[in-house]
Amino acid sequence: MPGRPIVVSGPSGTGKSTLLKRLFKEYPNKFGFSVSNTTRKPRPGEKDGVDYNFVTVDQFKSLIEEGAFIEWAQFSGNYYGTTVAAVKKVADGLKRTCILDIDMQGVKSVKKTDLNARFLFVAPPSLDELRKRLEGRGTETDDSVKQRLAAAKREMDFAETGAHDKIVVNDDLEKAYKELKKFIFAETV
Ligand SMILES: Nc1ncnc2c1ncn2[C@@H]1O[C@H](COP(=O)(O)OP(=O)(O)OP(=O)(O)O)[C@@H](O)[C@H]1O
Repeated sequence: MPGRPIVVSGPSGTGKSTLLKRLFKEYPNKFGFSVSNTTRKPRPGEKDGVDYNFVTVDQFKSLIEEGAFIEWAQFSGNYYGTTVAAVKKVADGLKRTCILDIDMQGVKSVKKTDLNARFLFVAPPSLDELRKRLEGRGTETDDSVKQRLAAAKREMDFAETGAHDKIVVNDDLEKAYKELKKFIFAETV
């Protein structure tokens, strides 16, 4: 049986994608991400309900009014968002445990739903090491490193309030991956 949804959060650059990629590779059929809703037009080959739930702007706005979203945002003229229903569908339809990779606002929002999720925070060994990883990844400008470090401080303050069920410090990758698996498999067997 699929387990409760698992929310993975933590500062940008802390290693969430690295850890999750490894988990999905090791267990290709056990976990899934929810399908996002978007108002952008499908690109060739994209399937409705698989790549995205393609909706109109009016439909999207109604969903916002209904409080259907865990999080939503607007990028370059299009709306994107994750609904509670899409998360439920991963367990009910796909029979997989849904993993959500979201930020602090998303965590707060999931806590207000009936998803009964479990919360894992991936912390960097230090803010100095986080800066090195963000710079080392080669995907960020100086400005975006600064912004991410400021956001990281807010995320870490939030984690100190005890909002998560488990905090994994991603210092040694092997050790962090073992701890992550231990948390995840504690309830998804
Ligand atoms: N334990 C580790 N030790 C050293 N480097 C690491 C470790 N884990 C991840 N990294 C490196 O740190 C960088 C950031 O990792 P990653 O992209 O997985 O972060 P993220 O938390 O998913 O970030 P974002 O939220 O921006 O997607 C990558 O270059 C990755 O290879």
